[in-house]
Amino acid sequence: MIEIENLRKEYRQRDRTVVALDGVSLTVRPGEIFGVVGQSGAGKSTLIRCVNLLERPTSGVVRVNGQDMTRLRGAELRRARQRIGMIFQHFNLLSSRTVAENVALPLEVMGYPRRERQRRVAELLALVGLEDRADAYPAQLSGGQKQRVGIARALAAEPAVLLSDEATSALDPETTQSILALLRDLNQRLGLTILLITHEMGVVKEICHRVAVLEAGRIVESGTVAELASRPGSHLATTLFPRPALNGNRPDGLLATLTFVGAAADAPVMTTLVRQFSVDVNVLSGSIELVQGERIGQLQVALSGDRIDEALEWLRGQGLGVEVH
Ligand SMILES: Nc1ncnc2c1ncn2[C@@H]1O[C@H](COP(=O)(O)OP(=O)(O)OP(=O)(O)O)[C@@H](O)[C@H]1O
Repeated sequence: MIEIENLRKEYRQRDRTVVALDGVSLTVRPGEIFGVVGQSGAGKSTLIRCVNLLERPTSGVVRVNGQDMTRLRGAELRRARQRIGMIFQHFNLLSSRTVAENVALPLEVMGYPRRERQRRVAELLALVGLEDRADAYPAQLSGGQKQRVGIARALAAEPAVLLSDEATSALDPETTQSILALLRDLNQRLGLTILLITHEMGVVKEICHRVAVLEAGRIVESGTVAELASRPGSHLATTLFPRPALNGNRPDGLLATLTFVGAAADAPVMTTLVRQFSVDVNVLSGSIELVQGERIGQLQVALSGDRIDEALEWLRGQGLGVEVH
């Protein structure tokens, strides 16, 4: 569990102050995968680095499993950090150490006896599917394998939470899928709580239970992917589910995007629209996607008739997202 309250981070430079985080509050629930997205410079790295105090917040509170990280210093902070795993875009492996030795590093720092270390490293390498590469050096591994080593190392001390800093940004799409599948599996099997930052929308769709959008140091939207998909005016929704272009042909009638989530996707709403409200429906485009087991459908339609307002109200009442353009 990660609780962030009113977090502010200023970087003081000689002649100016940069406000990287400006009152950020969010909670990552136990066992949840929470994504933070935002453009370059939005403050994502600063946010994640404030959770394990790699950056000290200017003000605000960061609690990890109930412990206020901002109050800790020295040995106490080091101990608390051991309960927080972190993985990085460029893996941050030591090139002079083998895979097994890289994974063993946090255990050495924590003073685990040799035998215990070996047992735990073998367990971790099996967990990430690298049992047969224990003696390889990082230079002999693919990007995906390097990230698996990074994940094994991050989990060495059995952390309660994992921070992921653009962990798939340097990987090709297929490898990205396999790393995301591994993270999802670890989340489910170990109940691992994950806070990840990314600029890749595919990552959000693939594994995040909830997501927040960071813009100039502030959270401007947050919710589940399904909630955001059907929220009119959501910028994230239009990025996650791009509306097809109409190629300059604006059809007659009222142009609207209808979003169906889960059970709403099964209801015969179009038929009702025509029969009950005498509304003509011209379907311009449509798509349906499976996002984390839930169907999210979108229809772009042009509606005409005298009772459109009533029909739109009825659609909203059926749980559809209705965005009029
Ligand atoms: N050490 C630093 N000193 C001064 N300013 C900094 C420092 N680190 C970050 N910043 C500034 O803080 C703001 C947020 O940066 P941050 O790296 O957190 O954003 P980001 O969303 O992670 O971007 P990117 O994806 O490009 O890394 C930016 O304006 C950046 O220039």
